Amino acid sequence: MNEKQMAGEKAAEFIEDGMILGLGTGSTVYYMLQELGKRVQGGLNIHGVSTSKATTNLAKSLNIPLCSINDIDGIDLTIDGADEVDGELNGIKGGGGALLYEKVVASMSSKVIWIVDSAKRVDSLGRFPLPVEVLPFGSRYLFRIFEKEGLQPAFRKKGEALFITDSGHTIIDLKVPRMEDPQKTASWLDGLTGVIEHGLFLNMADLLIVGEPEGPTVVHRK
Ligand SMILES: O=C[C@H](O)[C@H](O)[C@H](O)COP(=O)(O)O
Repeated sequence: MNEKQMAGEKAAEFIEDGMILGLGTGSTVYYMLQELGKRVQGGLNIHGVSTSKATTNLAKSLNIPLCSINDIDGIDLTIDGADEVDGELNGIKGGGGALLYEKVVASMSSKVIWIVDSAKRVDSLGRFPLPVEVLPFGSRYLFRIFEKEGLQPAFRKKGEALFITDSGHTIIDLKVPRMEDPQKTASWLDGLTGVIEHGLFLNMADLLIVGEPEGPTVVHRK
């Protein structure tokens, strides 16, 4: 079994009957959804809140019941992937472009579990390019600011065209190697007009499940 599958299937064990579940996005979440689909078929009663069009389509194909985020007051548990995770369970997300909805769903959740393969664990964040979701209007100006800061910005592309998120924004990926103070970087980005959201997810994950050659490891936030 591959590491992503191992982590995804282990996370499904944390799902209980009656839960409102945040459903993350990506190739690791794919495996969790397969497992969840089987349990729903077996009688498990849950409602999912999707974080992307891709997850909505997959959940529907597996007959996983979905509800609208604006019809609920909170989410019991969210299971999502991550692009890299440090020892404090801070991470970078958004490699698939779903960071905005993922962060909204995570912030409404009583518990957040991330599922990753072992290659995603890092000592300090910054190896993975940091996605910044921006308003297309004025995005060139933001691009210049990032350039001046030496962050090697790149507009994310889909083929020849700009990548457009589910909420109609564009993404600028930044290189922030050896990020010394992720909170400082996050606060700086939060303060820039035109930045809709960024992929630094700090103090959000409660549990990390890592697929490893000898089996899944469960890591709790300190
Ligand atoms: O925008 C995408 C999400 O943040 C994903 O959860 C993240 O990119 C990890 O995806 P994967 O499990 O495919 O590596």
